[in-house]
Amino acid sequence: MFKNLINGEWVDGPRASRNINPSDTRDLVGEYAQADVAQTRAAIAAARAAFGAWSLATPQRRFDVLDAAGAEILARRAELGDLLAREEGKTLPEAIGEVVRAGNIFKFFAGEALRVGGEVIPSVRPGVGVEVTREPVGVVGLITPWNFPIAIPAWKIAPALAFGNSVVLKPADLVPGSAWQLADILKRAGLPDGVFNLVMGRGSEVGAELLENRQVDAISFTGSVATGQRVAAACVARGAKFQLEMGGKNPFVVLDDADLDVAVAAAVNSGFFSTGQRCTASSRLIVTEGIHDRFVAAMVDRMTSLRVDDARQAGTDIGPVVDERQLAQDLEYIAIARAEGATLAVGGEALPASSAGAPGFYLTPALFTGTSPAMRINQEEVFGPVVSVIKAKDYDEALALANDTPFGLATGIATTSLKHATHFKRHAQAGMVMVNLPTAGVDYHVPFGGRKASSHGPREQGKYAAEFYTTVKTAYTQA
Ligand SMILES: NC(=O)C1=CN([C@@H]2O[C@H](COP(=O)(O)OP(=O)(O)OC[C@H]3O[C@@H](n4cnc5c(N)ncnc54)[C@H](OP(=O)(O)O)[C@@H]3O)[C@@H](O)[C@H]2O)C=CC1
Ligand SMILES: O=C(O)CCC(=O)C(=O)O
Repeated sequence: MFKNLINGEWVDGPRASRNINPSDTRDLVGEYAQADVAQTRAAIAAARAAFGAWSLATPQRRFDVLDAAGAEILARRAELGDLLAREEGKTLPEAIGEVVRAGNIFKFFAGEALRVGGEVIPSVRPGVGVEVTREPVGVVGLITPWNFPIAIPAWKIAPALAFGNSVVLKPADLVPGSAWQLADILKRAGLPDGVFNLVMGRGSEVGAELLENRQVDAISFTGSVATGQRVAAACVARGAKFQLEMGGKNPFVVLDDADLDVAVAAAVNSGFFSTGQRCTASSRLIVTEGIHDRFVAAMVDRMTSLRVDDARQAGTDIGPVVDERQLAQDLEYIAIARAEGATLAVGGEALPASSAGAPGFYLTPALFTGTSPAMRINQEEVFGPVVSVIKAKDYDEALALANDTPFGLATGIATTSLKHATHFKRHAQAGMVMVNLPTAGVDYHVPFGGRKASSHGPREQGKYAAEFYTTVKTAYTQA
């Protein structure tokens, strides 16, 4: 049984959850304790008690802990990557890549702990000095989704600790294994008791207590729009700071002048890698008339060569969907698109087992053509390997279609035209814009986040993370 970490102690829960491998549902990854409300309160109280000393710890102390954690994650990339692929279902290379990203994030924020700066500004009044400094926010509650079991916890935990906050992490109930490993690594890296607490369990119980508890000063959340709206309402009601990263319906524009190979490689990666389960995935391909038929033919050709199989099997391009519920959602959207009159060009077939006969949640990547912007498949996030093509007259229409969504996380374009690339970068209504690159798969040291219904609050990652995990103080001194 893998236990929760509360005030430096491993604590059993009143219940347990079974972590199941989506590539082989006979394979039990492990049993993980589920905290209840009382244990969540104990974790929050521990974080509160530990905050004072940690908020005043030297930058060198914070650097040492984060650097040690990053070094261990990187050294254990193969083992942690295997666990991640086993519990979540992304392919082994993708999973190892995610672990490396998590390790690099800890290393990056170790450095940021040393670089917390301030400003000295002359006052408008004679003899007065003004200093602007950053202080930690306090106890932060981190609520994370299942699709990046180690990278998303890492990019919330590392800046929180680097800037002197104490932490209570609630990972997604579906994938507690990678988060448990992170907790174990942080404990052994020398964090004082109570500075980092892990409370695995249900969102409706553990997550809800984090939102309601007045001892939690800030909440950083990644997940669905529906839960994000609850987080916002709860935090506004009690004046807590909050940050939300939610869904996307990310477009990828392909212009007549695009390099076809570049366009297809980027579209396939964006839409189908990690089984399409990325908030940055592009699920709308907006293709201008002159290249449309060639592009669709090349996509179908490439997609039929993709191997859908066990995530840990060498040669697998696309692993299983994360669980039965998500698979049902993907299949429902495929049925909706067909009923709305879209043409299924290829894929969309649920496979009951891997090539070795292991029962799992396999789905061949689906491409719809002949779709119109108003169809639900082009408006709502599916969160699976399901992509649609919309035909556009020219660049201007393609840009308008790309922006015609309530979301604004990531957007991309394939073009060889400097003029169009430059115009697109300026006029795309999204937080992240990619030219001749997949919309998904971002760097770990630069800001991450979106606009419109995708995100709320300051950006995550890079030096911009300081905006959420610190609060600014302006101090005046009369000499
Ligand atoms: N943008 C993104 O990165 C992601 C988007 N999604 C989208 O969301 C859909 C559903 O996925 P799902 O994992 O259920 O997303 P949720 O938003 O339900 O889950 C995200 C996190 O919030 C927690 N949570 C759930 N309910 C509450 C609550 N009432 N109070 C506080 N925390 C809560 C979850 O806990 P627990 O899981 O333990 O219930 C999980 O840790 C997907 O199909 C996809 O469309 C999903 C994942 C990531
Ligand atoms: O595309 C990426 O690299 C990150 C995606 C992500 O953060 C998400 O899907 O939640």
